[in-house]
Amino acid sequence: MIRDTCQLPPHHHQYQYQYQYQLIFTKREEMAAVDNSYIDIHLESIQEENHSCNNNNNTNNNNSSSCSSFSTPPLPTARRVVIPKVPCKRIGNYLIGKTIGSGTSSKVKIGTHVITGKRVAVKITKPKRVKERKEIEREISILKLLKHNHIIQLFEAIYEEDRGRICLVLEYISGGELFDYIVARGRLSEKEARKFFRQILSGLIYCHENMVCHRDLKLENILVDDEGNIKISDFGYSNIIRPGCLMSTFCGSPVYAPPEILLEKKYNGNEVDIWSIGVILYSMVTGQLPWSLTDGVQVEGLDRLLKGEFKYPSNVLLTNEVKELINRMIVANPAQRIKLSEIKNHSWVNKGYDMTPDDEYNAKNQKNNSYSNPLSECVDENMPILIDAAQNRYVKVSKNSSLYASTPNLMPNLPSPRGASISVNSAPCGSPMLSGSSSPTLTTPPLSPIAMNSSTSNSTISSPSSTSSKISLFHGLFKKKQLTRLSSSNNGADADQQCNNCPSCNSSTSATTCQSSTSANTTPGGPSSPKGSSGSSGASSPTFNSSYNNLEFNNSPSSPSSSSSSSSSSSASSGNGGCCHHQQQQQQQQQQQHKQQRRFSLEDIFKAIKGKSKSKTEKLRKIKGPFTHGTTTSLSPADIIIQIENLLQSLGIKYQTNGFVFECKNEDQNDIVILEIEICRVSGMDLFGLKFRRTCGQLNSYSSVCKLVIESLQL
Ligand SMILES: Nc1ncnc2c1ncn2[C@@H]1O[C@H](COP(=O)(O)OP(=O)(O)OP(=O)(O)O)[C@@H](O)[C@H]1O
Repeated sequence: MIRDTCQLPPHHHQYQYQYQYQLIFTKREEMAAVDNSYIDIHLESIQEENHSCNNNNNTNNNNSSSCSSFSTPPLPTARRVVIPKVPCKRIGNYLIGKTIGSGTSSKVKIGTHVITGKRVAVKITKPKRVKERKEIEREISILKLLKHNHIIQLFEAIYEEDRGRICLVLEYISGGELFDYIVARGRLSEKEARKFFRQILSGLIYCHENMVCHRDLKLENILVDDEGNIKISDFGYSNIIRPGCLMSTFCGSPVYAPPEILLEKKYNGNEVDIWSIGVILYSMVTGQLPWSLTDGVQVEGLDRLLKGEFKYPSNVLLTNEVKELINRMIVANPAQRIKLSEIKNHSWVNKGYDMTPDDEYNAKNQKNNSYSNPLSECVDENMPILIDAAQNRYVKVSKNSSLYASTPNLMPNLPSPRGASISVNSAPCGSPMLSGSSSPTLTTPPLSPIAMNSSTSNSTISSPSSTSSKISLFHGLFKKKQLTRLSSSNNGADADQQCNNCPSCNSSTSATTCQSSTSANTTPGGPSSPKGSSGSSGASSPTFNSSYNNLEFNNSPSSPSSSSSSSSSSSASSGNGGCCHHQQQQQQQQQQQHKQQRRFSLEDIFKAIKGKSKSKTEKLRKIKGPFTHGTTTSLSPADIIIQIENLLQSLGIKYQTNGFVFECKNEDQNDIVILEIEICRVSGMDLFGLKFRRTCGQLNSYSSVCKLVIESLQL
């Protein structure tokens, strides 16, 4: 109405105008996110502007009544009064509102651009260690490289020097995580799963074609927008693929990570992603995960995971086609795992579609081959995110900045994607990807044309706001701690790619990239019949733990179901806005806490599975037994340690020590055994004994390893 009746304001007022529009129609709870002083200033100027607009019209048309009758209704001054006085923070040009998500290393908050009113998600991290900072640098660099409708877009990265925070300004996805989406529905129909899977595939094909692997694909990192389209997010563990180089960083989430990662082998990032999307597809169509990580020690699950064995719940009717596809993705041997090119041509993927996912995407977007940044009017799309080489810090560079023009000491993290190419040999595999001149320069393959506004689906998906009623019908079988994150102290390390020929790959630095990871400690339990078989989901499948309020996940602030409820509660609260706002904030915090409980560091997993703290293992435990002749000795613990170390090394058994505990992994053609050998004091005697404990592996393989160790030790 404003625009129809009044002369458009001069161009330089346009943003302000849009923002006014936004403000007027924004829900109060959203307004609460906006700096009050700012609102006041703008509301004043809106009125002034409308006033002047009316005057202009009056002057021009000499018809005061026509314009005034169509003029913008006077702004409800009461609105200004009821806006809760909430202190609002600002980062760069964004006013920071409520928290919409959090990860192991970050908080994600809603942001509002001060000029356009555009909503963004601001991922705030405060890296404490160089490694963490490198990880974020990598995420920034790779996200800058990727422009695809099914991949989250990075608009800006801001370094707050004084607070040591790095803030990623991302496209805001209001629909929440795919995890919540599935939980709210129990499971997805194959048709809907296919639509999502095709979108994931098209994003992933694009990544892999551009030499980027994600390495942390999981339901929480797949977001669903309000039109029911997929956005792949969280590229914190992504990396550039260098042909011929394998990676070694221990990262990802245990239930989505393939055996090669859990066994700390060198791996190919593309193959890892394929396993993970296999787990994602399984979860979409069954409503559960193929394996679970529980509080207790359920070694059977890890055993089966390592062999790529899982089962389908008997109460879920699935087509053979989808099972066949999943069975080919979740394959323990990465070399035998289906390739992305085969997946995209698979009959299940293309059922009901004329083209493969990537072809369909490209066809839809070829008309408009420029990817438009929704914030391009206020953010310079080409604005480089620079690292000051001298000081090794981020510099936010605006167009006006002198740095923008002359950057002798600054180098862009990665070149811009279009026309860019990867020069594989430009940097040794073991060198930090994002540092200095070793940044890869791109050569292949070209990026496909992309358009911003291509909605990929006609099917209507009720946004989670309309699913709140369904939540009560929740049948999801997700359980607390199923979705966990493996993050070794070296996760996402830069130097995690190694090749045989590269000298730096053979250096001790790169060889240590995964040393601290302890895959043996992840112990998923769960279904135990062979892959492809069908079994009762009741007993062995992960079941919903009623003591843990899973439903609250669905009412998380990031899901629209909550936004509708919170908006209604906020309107009800107009009388005592401040108080209700406080309650709302508390609720949101609680919801975030619940959500946060789905994420665990490796240390958490270690503690949960091993059921003991570090201090326990650092002390020599006193144990009654039973001990045999072969497992007791009068040697001192220090001498026993030396003997055990020498023996394990000579037998080729991998191990790491944790106090008086040796965590060992023995791999042969038939089986992988993970076991612990603990040195203890024999209670009531001046003797020391060895305790053996099986963590993973078949009993007979475990027994032979124990026998071998005991016989060879000759205590
Ligand atoms: N662009 C976005 N729009 C809306 N919500 C988002 C966005 N980005 C992230 N979130 C929410 O915040 C959560 C945490 O974000 P993200 O996964 O990127 O953080 P993280 O610290 O890397 O997490 P982790 O490493 O534990 O997986 C997401 O799971 C999602 O719920």
